[in-house]
Amino acid sequence: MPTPIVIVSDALPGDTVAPLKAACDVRQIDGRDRQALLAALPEADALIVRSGTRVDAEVLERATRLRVVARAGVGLDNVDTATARALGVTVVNAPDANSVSVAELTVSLVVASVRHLQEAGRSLRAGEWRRSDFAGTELSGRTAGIVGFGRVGRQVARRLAAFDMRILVHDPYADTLADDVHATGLDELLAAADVVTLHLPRTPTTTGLIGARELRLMKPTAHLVNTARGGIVDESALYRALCAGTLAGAALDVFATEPPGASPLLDLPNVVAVPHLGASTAEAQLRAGHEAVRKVLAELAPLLAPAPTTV
Ligand SMILES: NC(=O)C1=CN([C@@H]2O[C@H](COP(=O)(O)OP(=O)(O)OC[C@H]3O[C@@H](n4cnc5c(N)ncnc54)[C@H](O)[C@@H]3O)[C@@H](O)[C@H]2O)C=CC1
Ligand SMILES: O=C(O)CCC(=O)C(=O)O
Repeated sequence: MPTPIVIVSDALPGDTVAPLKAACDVRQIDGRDRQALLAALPEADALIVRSGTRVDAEVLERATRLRVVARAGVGLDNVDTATARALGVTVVNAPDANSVSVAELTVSLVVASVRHLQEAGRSLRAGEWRRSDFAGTELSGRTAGIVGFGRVGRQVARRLAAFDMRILVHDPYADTLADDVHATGLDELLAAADVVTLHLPRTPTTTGLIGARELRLMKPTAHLVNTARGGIVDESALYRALCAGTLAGAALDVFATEPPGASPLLDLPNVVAVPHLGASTAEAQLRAGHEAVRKVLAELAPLLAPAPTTV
């Protein structure tokens, strides 16, 4: 039986790939290098990605032997799941692997935004001492609006509640809510919240969900945090709102295009920006890598030689 070939096209912790290497021919490539990706795929039985590899119809059609695409993480917006389904390719992810890490980063970004931490740090490093310019606001007693109350949203709610914030939630599909959160419509949430934080997937329906109209509903003193996906927020409208002072600040982990290049948002002092670090903790990466590898090995089981038995 030929050894199955697994392409790993984004970085995974070495330990997590070890069981795969014991059973398969593992080939590591850079999924952002389109030509390398397309060249590697015709032989592949499995493909493991994070967010750096775009698994679109061209990729899937090129991979004629492919049985499974594994996303070592949550968001499947970089995988054309409809084409995969049509071609009989299984798509798996690691839905619980990084929720806590994303929630912890989200809370860090909330605090960084309301206390101007990134700009204050930049100013200090430039030799300045502008303490009065960086006076912030407390979170205690204020209102957080959580859009998307799934795995990450729920973890964020618990943590912001510990800051004594009132928690509003908008999620049309959530069947259960925690006792101390209040469900509301999106417009009402945007109008009432001092901090709005996004925790929903990017889909054709949610792309542009937070546009110029929605930003106008927010208080001029409010902050918007996005650790979900770029594109859910209209970046041009966000830039205009931040420049006009109709929104106090934004904290962004994700961008419509990644890397965002020379996005004008990065030049604004009232924007905290980090390079898609939500899941970038040792713990989350290990959990996601192990889960992706376990699921790939399960899908490839019919192709794997039985392990030798010991007597
Ligand atoms: N920054 C990062 O590194 C990471 C970002 N993410 C992003 O965070 C998103 C959320 O992750 P999870 O909480 O694990 O997903 P989840 O699937 O557990 O929860 C998503 C929630 O969004 C809700 N939702 C869907 N459409 C909505 C809409 N129009 N309005 C309000 N709510 C809506 C769903 O009902 C669901 O409850 C992922 O889809 C992914 O894009 C996830 C992990 C890491
Ligand atoms: O794995 C990554 O590169 C980022 C994590 C992420 O965005 C996700 O799991 O949806």
